[in-house]
Amino acid sequence: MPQTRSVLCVVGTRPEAIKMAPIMCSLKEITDISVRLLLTGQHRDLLSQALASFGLIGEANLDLMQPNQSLSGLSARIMGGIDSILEQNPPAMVLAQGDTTTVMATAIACFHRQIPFGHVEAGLRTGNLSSPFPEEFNRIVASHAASLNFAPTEGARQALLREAIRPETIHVTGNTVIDALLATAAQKPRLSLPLPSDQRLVLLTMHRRENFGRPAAQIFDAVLALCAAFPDVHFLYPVHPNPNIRDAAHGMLSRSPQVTLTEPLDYPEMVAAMQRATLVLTDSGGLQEEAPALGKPVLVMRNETERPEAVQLGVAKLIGTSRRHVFREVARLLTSPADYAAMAKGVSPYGDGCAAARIAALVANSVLDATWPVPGARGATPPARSSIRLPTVEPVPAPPPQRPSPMPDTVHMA
Ligand SMILES: CC(=O)N[C@@H]1[C@@H](OP(=O)(O)OP(=O)(O)OC[C@H]2O[C@@H](n3ccc(=O)[nH]c3=O)[C@H](O)[C@@H]2O)O[C@H](CO)[C@@H](O)[C@@H]1O
Repeated sequence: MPQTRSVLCVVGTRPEAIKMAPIMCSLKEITDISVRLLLTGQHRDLLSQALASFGLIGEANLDLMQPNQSLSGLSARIMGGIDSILEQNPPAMVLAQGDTTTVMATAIACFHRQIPFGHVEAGLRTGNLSSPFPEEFNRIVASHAASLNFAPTEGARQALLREAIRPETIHVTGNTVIDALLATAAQKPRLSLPLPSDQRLVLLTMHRRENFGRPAAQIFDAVLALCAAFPDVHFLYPVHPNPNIRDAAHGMLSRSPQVTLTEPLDYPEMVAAMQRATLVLTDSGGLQEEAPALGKPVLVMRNETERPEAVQLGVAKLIGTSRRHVFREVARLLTSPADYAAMAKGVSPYGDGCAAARIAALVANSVLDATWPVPGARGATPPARSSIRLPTVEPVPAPPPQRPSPMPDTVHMA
């Protein structure tokens, strides 16, 4: 009789929840595995909203955020909190997604306890430790600690190989955000906001630390200039709660009748917004992956990206953050049908909606010592589209209280 083995998924922020949800769903279909969900609460409100969108309940929440805490303080608290859980109820494997301090601290805690760690979305790199900071460093630590690296693309696999990560740990699976997106889009989500139906919609998001201050002011200035030049265009901007962005956004944009500023949207509403939009203007990683899959051009307000595939395919473009560039590139897509059509191809380099099924099979093979075929791998039957049905989550006991050189496949802006 096979023994049930547990897999602990650790999640700290909104995108981690969105990208982990399909994996939890797929794992739950494997009866010999029990799925546990631990929250670190790194982004408290946004995390709760994203979990609710997928019907996930974190049974234990380390809730470690404190005002003005240092990165080292946060790392130490996360590591201590997770270590207690690993000690009390050791899982067969731990999974974490992305590049936050949650992921880095989880990877180190697993390494110290010699518990297998699987890194979801492995191999994203800018090649610049200062940008994104501290995420680029977090990614490198996670890759080295992982016994399974789930690379979303072949480019990510190559980036891991260049760092001498053992090839047998690396599996190209696609990105689970495409699973979440396609499953959510299939449910035909509605946009409940009152938006003018006779205007073209530009979906705007911005949250990155590098864009606080002057870049944000330049971008908002460009938005106002675009509103003046294109009276038939409306901007929808779900504003990130970080006060560095929120205050500037409301201060500069709230008086324009062509801009709708909202609280962050829940995921189905966000998918509906992407579907309704003519184009997406963003500095988000997730939106760079999602919008091309819906056939929407993405203008990326950064100078470099660790997601070069969409840029190389021509469905995303790095435009920097200057007022002049943002205005010019948005105006080009609004006025030139040929330029628009060249970007609105409806192709995604980030997956086919089956990444979670592949990851679940690889995890099962590892923790159950099985050799099941990995869906979609050479010779295996391609899986059905992943389902949005989500697992019942097993409670995780709360821990005791704590005392108080650019790479060849990295794209840079020309
Ligand atoms: C340094 C860096 O590159 N880090 C990235 C960053 O991820 P990001 O840039 O993708 O983060 P966001 O833009 O906040 O989230 C995006 C998701 O949220 C949905 N969304 C958005 C607005 C809204 O109102 N409602 C929503 O539902 C949206 O559709 C999408 O799925 O952190 C992750 C680890 O936390 C990393 O792994 C990831 O590399």
